[in-house]
Amino acid sequence: MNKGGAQQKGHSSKQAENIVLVGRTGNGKSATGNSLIGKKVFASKAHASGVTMKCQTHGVVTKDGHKINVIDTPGLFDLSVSAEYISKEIVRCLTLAEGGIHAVLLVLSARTRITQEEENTLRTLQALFGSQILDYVVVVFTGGDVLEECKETLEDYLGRDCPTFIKEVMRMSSNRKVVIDNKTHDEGKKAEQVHKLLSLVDDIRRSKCGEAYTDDTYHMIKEESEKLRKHHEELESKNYSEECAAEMKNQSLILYKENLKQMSEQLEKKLKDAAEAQEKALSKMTQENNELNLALKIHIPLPPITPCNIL
Ligand SMILES: Nc1nc2c(ncn2[C@@H]2O[C@H](COP(=O)(O)OP(=O)(O)OP(=O)(O)O)[C@@H](O)[C@H]2O)c(=O)[nH]1
Repeated sequence: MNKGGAQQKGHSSKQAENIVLVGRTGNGKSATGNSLIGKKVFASKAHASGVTMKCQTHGVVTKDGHKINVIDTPGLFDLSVSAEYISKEIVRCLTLAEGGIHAVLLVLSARTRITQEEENTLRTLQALFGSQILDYVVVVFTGGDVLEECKETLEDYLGRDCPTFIKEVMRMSSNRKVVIDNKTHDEGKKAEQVHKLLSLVDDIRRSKCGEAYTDDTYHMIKEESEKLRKHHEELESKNYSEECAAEMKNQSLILYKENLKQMSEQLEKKLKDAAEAQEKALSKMTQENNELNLALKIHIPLPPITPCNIL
């Protein structure tokens, strides 16, 4: 897969901006999508397992004139879901993102601790789309109300509980972060939050000169869809019998689906490789921790700490 930038196409300011919500199940992706749209269009509920099972999209023109298309995703990068399912949904998500991806909202929750799953989300996002996807990331912390109740700021929360990978993401995504309270009924606060979030999306557009994120999979999907559209148009322009045209359309649809299936199989392989690499890294870390604990228990002198063995 091409790592993003090189094949990007520009997008006109009239085109809707595709904003994709990613993150662990229950972090508040759908609730954030609803805040952006300004009404409840995505199902958002407290639930042990995922509420959103398929990528869904809704478009709106916001009060300050942003034409946006919000794509809500299931816990896509949660590796407990099968790689086959995730890759199919990614292909669907890219099919929905007409013109490419203009922003990725990495949704975290300030109501809970940042977990290993969040790191998985991020690593998988990078493995699939390349590190360039971080140029399009805004980190969104839901649960602004809970922080307020505890009289805490985001900086307090992050100061207490910010794993290195989150610091790394923020650095690589130009520190675009925002807190959102999806529970508020205060209309002024709602508008201000959306405005703040979309101004970060604007920052991305400016820094990328209006170019959306696209990659090889995206372009292949577009090519296939275009081929299908042209073929159907051609059939309509010819004088085939209704039955014959329907049969031919059906054949090209089958071929289109088959080609998309191949693309999702390629993504599936990438996902599996990424999951394997993550598992290896995790088990290495666990083993090192166990060795360290054992050494401390039986008082084996540890090697002196030098800059080399820290690294
Ligand atoms: N207090 C508080 N709760 C929130 C906020 N945002 C979301 N929630 C709650 O968090 C729970 C999960 O929210 P969802 O929007 O369904 O989360 P999701 O990430 O879309 O979850 P899936 O659809 O399962 O992937 C719901 O009970 C929301 O009401 C927030 O800003 N503050």
